[in-house]
Amino acid sequence: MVIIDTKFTDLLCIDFKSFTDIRGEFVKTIHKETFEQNKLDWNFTESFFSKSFKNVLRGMHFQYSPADHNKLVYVVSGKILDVVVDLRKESKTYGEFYSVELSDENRKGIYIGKGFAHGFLTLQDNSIVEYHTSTSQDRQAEGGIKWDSFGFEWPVDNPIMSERDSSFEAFNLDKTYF
Ligand SMILES: Cc1cn([C@H]2C[C@H](O)[C@@H](COP(=O)(O)OP(=O)(O)O[C@H]3O[C@@H](C)C(=O)[C@@H](O)[C@H]3O)O2)c(=O)[nH]c1=O
Repeated sequence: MVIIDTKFTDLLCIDFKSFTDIRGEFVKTIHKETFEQNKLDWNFTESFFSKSFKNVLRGMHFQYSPADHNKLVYVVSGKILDVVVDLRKESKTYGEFYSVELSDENRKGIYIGKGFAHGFLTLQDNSIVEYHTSTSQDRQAEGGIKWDSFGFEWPVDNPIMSERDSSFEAFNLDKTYF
């Protein structure tokens, strides 16, 4: 795997190596030594995946400190537009967003450090998105900002969303999230 910097601190893209043969495909997604060399957390406490129809939007989610976490995200099958927003008040890129397509074709992943909100839009039916997080889910610490409130131009007007996600408050530049 190759780990690629972005202009955001603690936000990295990963090009996974895909091995294909007559049986199918093999992809390694976590390698302690490579993660350590790149100063990434590899010691996750929880893993989960979701499977979604096309035009589903999940997000924008985070957990407040001290339950905030590093998160590794990639697509097992399908295609998504993955989006993160920098919520770290002291960061040079506070309020700025980053997006990348993750798919079973490009085999890219994203490593999201603490202090970002995360969400994605599915571009294909049956998109399976897998996560690994460095702290477990903590209902009391869960936070969110509304998907259409931080300036990102989503390529969809009316995505399929949960009630919770549709009712998050707008991103507020004056608030201190982290
Ligand atoms: C995230 C999560 C959900 N659940 C349950 C609660 C609920 O009944 C069902 C679906 O939960 P949600 O609606 O929160 O799922 P979802 O909206 O897919 O949540 C995910 O969104 C993306 C954008 C992320 O970044 C993830 O970290 C996670 O927050 O699964 C757990 O039991 N444990 C968990 O850790």
